[in-house]
Amino acid sequence: MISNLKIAIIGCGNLGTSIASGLLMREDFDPKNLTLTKRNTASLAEFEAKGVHVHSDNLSAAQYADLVLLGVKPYNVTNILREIKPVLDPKKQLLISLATGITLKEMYGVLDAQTVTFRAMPNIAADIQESITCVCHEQANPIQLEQVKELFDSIGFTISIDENLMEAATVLGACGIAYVLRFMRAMIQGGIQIGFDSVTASKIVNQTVKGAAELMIQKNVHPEAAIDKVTTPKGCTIVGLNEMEHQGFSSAMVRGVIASYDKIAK
Ligand SMILES: NC(=O)C1=CN([C@@H]2O[C@H](COP(=O)(O)OP(=O)(O)OC[C@H]3O[C@@H](n4cnc5c(N)ncnc54)[C@H](O)[C@@H]3O)[C@@H](O)[C@H]2O)C=CC1
Ligand SMILES: O=C(O)[C@@H]1CCC=N1
Repeated sequence: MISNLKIAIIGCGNLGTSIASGLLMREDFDPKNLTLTKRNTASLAEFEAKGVHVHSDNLSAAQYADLVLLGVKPYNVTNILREIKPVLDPKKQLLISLATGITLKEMYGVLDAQTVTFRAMPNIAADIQESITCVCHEQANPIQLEQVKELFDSIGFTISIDENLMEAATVLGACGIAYVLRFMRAMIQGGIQIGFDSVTASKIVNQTVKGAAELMIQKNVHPEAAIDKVTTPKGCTIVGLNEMEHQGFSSAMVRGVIASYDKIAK
């Protein structure tokens, strides 16, 4: 049970705090089982007030944890691994890197070969337990994989993938949340131009996007099948959609996805 495990998030910034908040939403999760580290811990005061251990000592955080999440930027991963390696015991900790583009092979360049290491790619909706998290590993046993899945299932939904898809997962799942938010912002701007104040436009757009996503999740249909139900022949929806496509909507989205991917993939 994840509620019995000690979890450390080393380098607790934007993503780390989202994961921490999501975990703390679990009723069975004891804040004392969570440790967050950061060089300057001032911004983590709200977590400390809830009973979470907050400090800057990566070594002790890693030493006493069962699950060690690395939330630092990719260029800091190697240094952190060197720092915590002396306390990593292959029979105790599972190491989980959240870093974009840092391969297991690169990590094993620093770590002992027996260390059980995962890569995981959640997104900031972990904050409200709505992340999609893709995970991969090389040598975890089924129990260890289950523990990691349980961790990320408690802040959303987890799928296990091959490592060669981790960069694609980063783009679709982690960057993806920003793409959707930019789309929402544009829709709100359109809504304001046709008469709504920004608060009302945001409410309508938020619920519309949530409804569209839930429809896809619950009905398990292709988006175009649902779009067909909206596009009345000669109606206003198809006119709007076609104008968006004339302006390059789908093309811009696909090219954006590929640009993000090219930035990570080596
Ligand atoms: N932000 C996002 O939506 C996502 C980020 N990622 C990955 O997660 C990682 C973190 O991203 P963010 O949270 O956005 O970055 P961030 O910069 O907000 O967080 C990194 C944190 O690490 C801390 N840090 C740096 N050096 C440290 C050290 N020596 N000891 C302890 N703490 C240290 C920084 O103070 C900072 O708070 C990156 O590798 C990124 O690629 C992955 C998926 C989504
Ligand atoms: O933009 C980035 O590099 C990170 C990785 C995925 C989301 N944010």
